[in-house]
Amino acid sequence: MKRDWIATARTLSEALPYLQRYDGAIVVIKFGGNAMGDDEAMESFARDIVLMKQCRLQPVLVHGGGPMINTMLDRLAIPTEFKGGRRVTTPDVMEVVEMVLSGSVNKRIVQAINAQGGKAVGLSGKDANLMICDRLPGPGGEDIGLVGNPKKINPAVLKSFLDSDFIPVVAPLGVGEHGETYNVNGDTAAGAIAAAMHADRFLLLTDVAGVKDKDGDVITHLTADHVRKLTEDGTISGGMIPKTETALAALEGGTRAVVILDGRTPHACLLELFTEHGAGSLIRL
Ligand SMILES: Nc1ncnc2c1ncn2[C@@H]1O[C@H](COP(=O)(O)OP(=O)(O)O)[C@@H](O)[C@H]1O
Ligand SMILES: CC(=O)N[C@@H](CCC(=O)OP(=O)(O)O)C(=O)O
Repeated sequence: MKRDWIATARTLSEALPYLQRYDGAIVVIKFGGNAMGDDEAMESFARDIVLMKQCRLQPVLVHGGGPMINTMLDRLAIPTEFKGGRRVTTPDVMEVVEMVLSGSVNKRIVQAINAQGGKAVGLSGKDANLMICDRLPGPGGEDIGLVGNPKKINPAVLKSFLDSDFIPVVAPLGVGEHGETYNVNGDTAAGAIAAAMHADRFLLLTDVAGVKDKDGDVITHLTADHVRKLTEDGTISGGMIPKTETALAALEGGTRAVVILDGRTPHACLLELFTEHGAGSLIRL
């Protein structure tokens, strides 16, 4: 099956003449820690983002950085654990999470984009009250600390950056009603932003080629009902469950389509957006 919006070409070079058609399309991209790779991969990713911007698409990046947080916690000998896919976030852990996400990870991405001629601006969900959160309990209702559940997104700051030709790069931190800082799962944060922005596409970059069927083949097109069935019968499991749940929530919130794809594939985003065959699993309601 073919992609149906900007999918007019069989190859990337064939697609170039068509690019200007997609003037203004908002593409929210979740760039996870496992998808980031080495400096060369980061440079290639940054070049693709700048190209998208030059083609008048409007990329909004929301990044993760779980592995980088783990490394820093390890260096500081602070123990860490996950419950239901969320990091139990004590005040000590929160300090490190903010330092790593808003500091080194965010600035590495901003720097990589700017080195390719883009105008990236780094911010977190705390800036301009972008992501207001309340506290997310653990899977059994237990306390898992300062983990945020986005309850209100104020996308005005992102829109003003897009209007001024900047590329926003968002670290997944949130702010509580009383000014407290929350640690938000990167997928969750990106999904909430994609919904609030009514994104044309929400690309979830991960470390598998897409949602796979029982035989291990990537399913290129999925509906929300199909996703629910695959989850019920156990085909979708583990880390893919929160990812597809995030995808469905983003669709229900107003995103046009979500794609789960392998961020380590060179030019993954461009292949998905600008070729007929796409590059992962496209999910619609
Ligand atoms: N049906 C499925 N299709 C693809 N991956 C699946 C499926 N079910 C479970 N998974 C697992 O989900 C993982 C992706 O989730 P996760 O590791 O949390 O990604 P990330 O670190 O990018 O957030 C895959 O590496 C794979 O092991
Ligand atoms: C609450 C929670 O778990 N937050 C995540 C935030 C980073 C993240 O989501 O990073 P990846 O996308 O690279 O996994 C964490 O502390 O690891």
